[in-house]
Amino acid sequence: MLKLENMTAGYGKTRIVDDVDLEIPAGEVVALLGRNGMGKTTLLRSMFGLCDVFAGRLTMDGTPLPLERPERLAQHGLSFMPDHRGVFPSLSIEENLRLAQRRSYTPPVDVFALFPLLRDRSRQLAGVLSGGQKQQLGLARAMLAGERLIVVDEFSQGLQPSLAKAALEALRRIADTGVSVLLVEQGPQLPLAYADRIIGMVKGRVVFDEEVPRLRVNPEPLTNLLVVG
Ligand SMILES: Nc1ncnc2c1ncn2[C@@H]1O[C@H](COP(=O)(O)OP(=O)(O)OP(=O)(O)O)[C@@H](O)[C@H]1O
Repeated sequence: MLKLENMTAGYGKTRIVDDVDLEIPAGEVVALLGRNGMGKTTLLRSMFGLCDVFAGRLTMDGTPLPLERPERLAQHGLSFMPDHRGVFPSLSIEENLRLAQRRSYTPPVDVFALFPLLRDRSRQLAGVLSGGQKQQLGLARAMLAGERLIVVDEFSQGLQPSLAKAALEALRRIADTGVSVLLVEQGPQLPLAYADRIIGMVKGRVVFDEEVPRLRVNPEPLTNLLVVG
C-alpha cells in the first residue's frame, strides 16, 4: 500500500499541490483526472522529489520513503514515467530496457509481445523514436522497474487507441499480482473501463475519490470535474 499524506508542493514559493492525501493499495489501478493545470503532474513529481515539497510524507507498506529522485526510489521498486517519457535518447532501446530491468523481478507481462517495436528496433537509439514510440519504451521501462509501484503521467499520450487499451490491460494484469498503479489520464474512458478508482483534482486539491463501479452508474462527479471544473 502506497500512502501519501499531507502533500503540499509546488515550484519556488508557489504552492500548486495543497494538502493531498492519497492511498493506493497493492493490486489497485488508480487514475488521477482533472483539467489542464490542476496540479496532477506536480502531485506525481512531488512523490519523486522532482519539485519543491513544503510538507508531506510517503510510505510504502508502512515504511517511510524519502521523497527522492526516480533513480533513488527505483531501488525500492517504485517506477515513474514522466510526461516527457524519461527515456535515455543517446542509448539504444535495448540499453534503455536493460537499465530499467530489476535483477530479481520479471513482470507478469511480456513487454515485447505488448510493444513488438521494442524488439524489432532494439538496436536503434531511443532518441530517434517518435513520441508514441517513446511512450511505448517509457511504459515498458516502467513495467520492468515497478515491482511495487508504477506511476505514469499522461498515460495514453501519443498511443493509438488499440495500443493504449492493450497497455492498460497489461497494467491491470500487473496490478493483479500486487503492484500499485497510479496513472494520470486526460479522458475518463480508459479509467472507467480498467481502473479500480478515479481521483479528481481541482486547483491542487483532491475533490473526489470514487470507486469506478459507482462512477459507471453515476458519472456526474466526472462530468463536473472535466467540463465545469
Ligand atoms: N516548473 C514549473 N515552474 C513553475 N510553475 C509550474 C511548473 N510546472 C508547472 N507549473 C504550474 O503548476 C500548475 C499545475 O501544473 P501541472 O502540470 O501540475 O498540472 P496538470 O494538472 O498536470 O496539467 P496538464 O494536464 O496541463 O499537464 C500550472 O499552473 C503550471 O503552470
